[in-house]
Amino acid sequence: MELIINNISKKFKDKIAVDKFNITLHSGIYGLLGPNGSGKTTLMRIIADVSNSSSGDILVNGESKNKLGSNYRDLIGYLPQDIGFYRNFTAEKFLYYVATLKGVDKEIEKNKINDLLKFVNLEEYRNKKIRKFSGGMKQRLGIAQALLNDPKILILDEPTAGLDPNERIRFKNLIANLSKDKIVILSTHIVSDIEFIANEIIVMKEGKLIEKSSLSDIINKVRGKVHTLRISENDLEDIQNEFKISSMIRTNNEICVRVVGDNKPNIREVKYIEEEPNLEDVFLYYFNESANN
Ligand SMILES: Nc1ncnc2c1ncn2[C@@H]1O[C@H](COP(=O)(O)OP(=O)(O)OP(=O)(O)O)[C@@H](O)[C@H]1O
Repeated sequence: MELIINNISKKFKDKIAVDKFNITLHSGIYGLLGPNGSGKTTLMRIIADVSNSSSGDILVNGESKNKLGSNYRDLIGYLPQDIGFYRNFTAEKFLYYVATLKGVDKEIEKNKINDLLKFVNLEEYRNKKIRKFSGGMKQRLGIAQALLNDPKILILDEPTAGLDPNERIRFKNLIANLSKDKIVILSTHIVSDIEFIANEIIVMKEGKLIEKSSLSDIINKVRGKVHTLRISENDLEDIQNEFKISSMIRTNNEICVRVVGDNKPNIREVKYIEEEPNLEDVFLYYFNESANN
């Protein structure tokens, strides 16, 4: 399976939300990373075919989305950021409802729904009303509905937003267990959520693709640029002017800072230690802001 996003742009009046975006994806789990407003949702809505691009094309195995028509839709599973559940439906009823909308074959519908309820660990809650579900249960139901048509391209927009730590772990395991022949695109601005599940990271800024690499390659980009050092309050301003600060711990008379920047910290006699970089550091390096803002 090959998905080509070919020069996609999206304009809203005078705002360019997606700007000549080009990427080729094969089966695997891709983490789409970018700060708020960078165009992730807009791009995902275009790939999910719920919104049109202003220009450009999408090709699956060489065939244009426009030519494929409803066959393209059959390839797509989509969990939008703001999925509207019918709160008074049970989980099972909701899945039957979506299965009907998606035109899932009646012969396989029942088995499919049973399998999916098992897969997302909601079997014992199948008859519970959605309004009584936790955020994590709703997200898992959201994934189940996205998988109903056995999509080859699964698009999950901020699927971990609002989940507690236990729900996050469950969610990560769920994604990791998805069959390997799918293209899974998962957006977030919470770096730690994709650090352990995505094979490839796609970084988006102001509508543009600025990086597509494996996790280790992208982390290597900031190798040698991350340091910790202990400074006095007086030195803090100099450090802040030259570096992006990823963490700061104050003790009685000193501050331990973790900094990211192109240069080695050069503050008088202060010793610094080079640190093993992580994806948070990458985010800070590219966006000049903390990942979890
Ligand atoms: N319907 C719209 N009309 C006008 N501007 C829009 C519309 N949808 C999105 N935008 C603008 O396009 C830009 C990209 O928005 P988008 O929601 O795609 O970003 P995002 O990366 O998904 O952000 P978030 O993480 O906050 O969801 C933003 O500046 C946003 O204000």
